[in-house]
Amino acid sequence: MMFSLDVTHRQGAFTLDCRFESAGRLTALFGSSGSGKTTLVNIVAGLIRPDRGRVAVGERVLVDTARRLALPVHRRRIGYVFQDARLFPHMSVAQNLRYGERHIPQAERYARFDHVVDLLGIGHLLARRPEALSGGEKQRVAIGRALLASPRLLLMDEPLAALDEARKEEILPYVERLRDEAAVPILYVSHALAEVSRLATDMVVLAGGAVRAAGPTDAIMQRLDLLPEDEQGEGGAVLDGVVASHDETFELTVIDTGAGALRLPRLDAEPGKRVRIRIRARDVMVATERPRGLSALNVIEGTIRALEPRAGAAVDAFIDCGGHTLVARITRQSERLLDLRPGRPVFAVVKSISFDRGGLATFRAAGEAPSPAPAKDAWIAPPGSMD
Ligand SMILES: Nc1ncnc2c1ncn2[C@@H]1O[C@H](COP(=O)(O)OP(=O)(O)OP(=O)(O)O)[C@@H](O)[C@H]1O
Repeated sequence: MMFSLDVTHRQGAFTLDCRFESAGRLTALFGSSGSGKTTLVNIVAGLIRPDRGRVAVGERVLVDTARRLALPVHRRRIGYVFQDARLFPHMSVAQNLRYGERHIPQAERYARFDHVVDLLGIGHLLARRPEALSGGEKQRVAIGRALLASPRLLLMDEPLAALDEARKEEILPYVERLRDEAAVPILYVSHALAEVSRLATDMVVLAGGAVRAAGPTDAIMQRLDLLPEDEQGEGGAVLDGVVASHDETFELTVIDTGAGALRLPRLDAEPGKRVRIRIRARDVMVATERPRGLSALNVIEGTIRALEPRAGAAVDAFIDCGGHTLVARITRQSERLLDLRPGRPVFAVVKSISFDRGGLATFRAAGEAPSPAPAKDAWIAPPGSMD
């Protein structure tokens, strides 16, 4: 379903002037503090009426200033998940979940209680009060409550920001399931690139109230220059691959990607499972001959496609590896010493250890059956969204 936004809004000295479209299952709104993410989300939710513009989810227009149309908050059918779970403390988990359904006419409910509970793995928590839940469990219940209101759009505003690393790891697989199995489009606000590269099918980079870049995550992640300066070190290639095998002796996993086979620390995923890997540009070295006597396990053949100078000493080398692009951030001096230029065959070298957990995700490509495959009616999907 296409989400489209074209708005201008002034508040004090700040002007938001944004336009983008996304048909992605999970579109990340990414930008540093003060870039306008919250303002934009509030416009979508109906908490701020923009000076000018239009926001629509599919055919459903939420606001259109030219037509003097602005749906009130409760008629927008948007599920909202905040940084803090905001559960009702005096209600059990089950009552909190049911609350989401209450205001939706029976005929318009598409999310079924059992399916949502199963999707989020919260069946064993139903009788508990929020005070007896961990931060990650609370967030899963908050997501469930938002889903049970059968929303047409799910807004998630920094939903993991208040959680520690262990709790984030606990909840990320559920957000991935939500993205893959619940066919409701998700707008996901974050300023953490590791999270965005793992979860987002599409991303929108905001800076100073404007859209700096918008498009598929793998394409945007390669454009380090479009990312906020303090996050450029986190940018690079995002590759989809399949777990080929495990090497138990050395606790490594081999992943087949379109760019070549990669060895990385043992991943808890069955052979055949699809995964997404992020390779940071700063973790990639470039060699003009196949290196020997090197500890790095991943040496991938490719061809320089482009070299783009960046601020200071840096150059980003775009290396075509079997039709997939790896990015290496090197120095201008190395570029000169190695005589790098477009068309030159090279070897991209990646240390196995540089793949951190945050850069790895189990992932199901569009159209691939979920496992175990649920019956069609088990899908959580607004009417018309599965066409
Ligand atoms: N009510 C207001 N009146 C005037 N300026 C405002 C108002 N609300 C926000 N701003 C300004 O608008 C800009 C964008 O704020 P916004 O909260 O949308 O950014 P953000 O990207 O969500 O930041 P953060 O990640 O810190 O939450 C900031 O410069 C902020 O100071």
